[in-house]
Amino acid sequence: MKVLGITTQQEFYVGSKDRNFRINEFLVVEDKQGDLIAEVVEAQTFNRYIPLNVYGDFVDASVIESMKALGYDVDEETIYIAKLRLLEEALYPVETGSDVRIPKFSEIKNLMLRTKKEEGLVLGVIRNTDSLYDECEDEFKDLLYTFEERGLVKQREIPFIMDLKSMHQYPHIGVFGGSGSGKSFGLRVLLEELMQKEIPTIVLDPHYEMDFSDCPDYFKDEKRDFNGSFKCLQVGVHVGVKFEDLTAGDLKNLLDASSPLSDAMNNVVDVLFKNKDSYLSFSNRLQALTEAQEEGSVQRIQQRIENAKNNDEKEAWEVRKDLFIQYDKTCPYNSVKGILWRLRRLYNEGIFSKDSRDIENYLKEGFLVIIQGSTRILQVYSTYILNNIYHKRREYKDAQYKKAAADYFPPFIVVTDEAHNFAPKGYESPSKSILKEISQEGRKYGVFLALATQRPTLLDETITAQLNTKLIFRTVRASDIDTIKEETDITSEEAKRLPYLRTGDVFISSAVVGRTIFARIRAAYTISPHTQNPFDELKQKKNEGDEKFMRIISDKLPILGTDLLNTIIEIERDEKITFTQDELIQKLENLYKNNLIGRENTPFGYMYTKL
Ligand SMILES: Nc1ncnc2c1ncn2[C@@H]1O[C@H](COP(=O)(O)OP(=O)(O)OP(=O)(O)O)[C@@H](O)[C@H]1O
Repeated sequence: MKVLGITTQQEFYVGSKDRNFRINEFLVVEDKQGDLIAEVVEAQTFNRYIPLNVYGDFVDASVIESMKALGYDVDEETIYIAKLRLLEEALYPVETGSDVRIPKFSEIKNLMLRTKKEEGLVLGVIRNTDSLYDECEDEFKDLLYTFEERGLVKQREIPFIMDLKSMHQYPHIGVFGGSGSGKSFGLRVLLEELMQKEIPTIVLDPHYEMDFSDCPDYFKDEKRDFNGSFKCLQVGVHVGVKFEDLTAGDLKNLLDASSPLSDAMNNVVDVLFKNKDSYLSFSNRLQALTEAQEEGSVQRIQQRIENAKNNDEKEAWEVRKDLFIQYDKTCPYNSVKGILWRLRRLYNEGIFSKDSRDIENYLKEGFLVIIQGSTRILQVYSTYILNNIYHKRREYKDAQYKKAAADYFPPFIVVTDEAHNFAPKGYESPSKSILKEISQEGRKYGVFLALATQRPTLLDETITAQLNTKLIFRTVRASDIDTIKEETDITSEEAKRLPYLRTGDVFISSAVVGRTIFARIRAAYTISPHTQNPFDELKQKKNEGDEKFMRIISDKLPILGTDLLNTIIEIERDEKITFTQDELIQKLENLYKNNLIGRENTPFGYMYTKL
């Protein structure tokens, strides 16, 4: 392999007669300046049956000239050509004609493996490093499997181990990729690694897919048990908000996340919400004020007091009168109604029926805590819970700094898929303010983000800019590719490859490494609960239905199509299931179509029989 053509301090071409090049592989140039490490960014093959000028824009004339000068027979031989980029800029342009060789593992170890497996997250393998695998130290071998078209494959490339400790310096991870690109799978692998390291993590899971109980078929023999490391908690069922603990600020956030608040509504909460209010005391106060406002004046309320049928009613109207006098001027009727409507909506969603103690306790134990609920509920709840736990961690760290006493709260990672729903670009949302705060200041307190989205273009740009490590899966949409190009250090050659990446292959652009690594995510040890193909599911359900019906009618066969009434009565008596005649015929026809029963033509119509 030799350097060809006109070279620069960063880029040059290399040719070979017998070795094909692979994108992203590392090579060493034995230059006069010393050995220089470079990465293949483009690879091409020429052979004499293909006219060279087809590739005119790839290899310029100087390359072809120097190939000839170096003894390559351009017209007769197959020639492999690669464009290489140096990992570190050289002092002088690389010498044309220099020899190029495959590196030894020791030469590039520091570029690829910056951390021990015990201290990092083993996310996958660095692609095209199989030639180095044999030389690699044992501690980096046999750590994982990848899942390829032909099934599970043992590791035979260098592992990609994400340095966890470097998050302190380069916090926050972004995971981008279109539908079906392997983004959720990648997130799952990341979470499995965090569980193994017992890093407290809170996951917002709007798809109910982050469950780690099931093992995929390909790992039945090497099952890893994550039970005891994660907890799924549904908002309104297992966790919620203890109303009595809310401050006016918390409550405004919650109500605003439920449906945006006007300035007047914010004011209503400030004026009417009292410290230690319960849901009932607060909502009763709002209700009483609106009822008073519906009367419209103190005189009319006074009339109500005088006409009251009993003492209770009288007292209730007296309370309303006091509220009216105190608050009518500052709290417009429509705004009070608006707050009441939002409050009841949250109540009906069950948010106030539980508290958030479990989340805090599990995080303190180093669990992965998965908060499940619809996107809307999670938008509301995450605002509350993230504010709450982030500030607990902050208070602890600040107190430590001031040498004051404070309850311990551990560092933690916040993970969410569909992050653009929680931190949208272009408009404010309550969950966005807390995510923005964490993205900008979380590092100081040991609170980190891992945000995944199909649409990086729709994610708040201040937050995107803070994501120091980005995992970029297949992306087809041009606007998203543009955003990725702006926000990462991927090269234009890599950007061009984005729409064609295989599912599970990923560019990892990391501020720690200072360049982009091409990797494949390892096979996950667990499987999402939604992985069954919907068409298999339909078939399975149908089979189950057919089997059940077969059991019901098998001892009633033969059945005459014109005399179904007796069969229906019998089924009703034995099974407590009622069919109409049409339903029964339909079901029998189905069984006949699927060759489970026979059908004979008789003078009295069809007769369904055993096979
Ligand atoms: N690294 C991988 N190795 C093997 N198979 C993978 C890998 N990543 C993903 N897959 C397979 O590809 C399919 C799609 O992946 P995944 O669900 O992660 O896509 P996605 O990008 O999250 O899409 P969406 O955003 O629509 O959820 C999955 O069924 C998964 O089994």
